[in-house]
Amino acid sequence: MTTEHDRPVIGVLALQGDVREHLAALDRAGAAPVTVRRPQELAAVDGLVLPGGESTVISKLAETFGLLEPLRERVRAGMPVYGTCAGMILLADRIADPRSGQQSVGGIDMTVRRNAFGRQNESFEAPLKVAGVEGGPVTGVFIRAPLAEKVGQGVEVLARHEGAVVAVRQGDALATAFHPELTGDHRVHALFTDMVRAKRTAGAL
Ligand SMILES: NC(=O)CC[C@H](N)C(=O)O
Repeated sequence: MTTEHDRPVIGVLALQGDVREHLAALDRAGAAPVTVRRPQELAAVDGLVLPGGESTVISKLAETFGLLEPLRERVRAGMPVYGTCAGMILLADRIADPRSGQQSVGGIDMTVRRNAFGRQNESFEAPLKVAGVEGGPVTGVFIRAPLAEKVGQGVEVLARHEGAVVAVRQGDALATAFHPELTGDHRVHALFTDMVRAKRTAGAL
């Protein structure tokens, strides 16, 4: 799907979490953002953001809304996808400490550990050098954030915090343990929007 001014249509999975902030950041980054709650809406986007929130709740709701399998299928088929925090957990092929019955979408060959940096009241910010993002460090906002404990060979590490892997990319899947949508800095969303644009152009050739 294409809109005027080459704005790729990027969905934000809107079941739970900080959806509004992602819509705003995507708009500033040059995408045409839309909310996704139904399989038909998922089918119509060029790329998708999985927001932060609570991964166990999001995956349960995705199942209830009949979205979990379609999501897996589109990610497997190469739809660009970006997960922040809980969204990063959803994109992990393996979860070190899942809640019983917790499901993931998968897509990135990594093992994540949930709540790896402590509780809500231990939330913090840290400047991060993110590969592919020009113009100085990104402020990483960490809220009960996961980390990638193990990453496969095909996974590119984009950022670390004190040695811990907190941003990764594998093919068309991007994940950050932190929340760029909360900072007013849309450079990571611009990186993702470029990935979506590149994919769409490649598909059109
Ligand atoms: N800010 C967040 O997205 C927190 C993620 C949460 N700890 C989880 O396990 O899903």
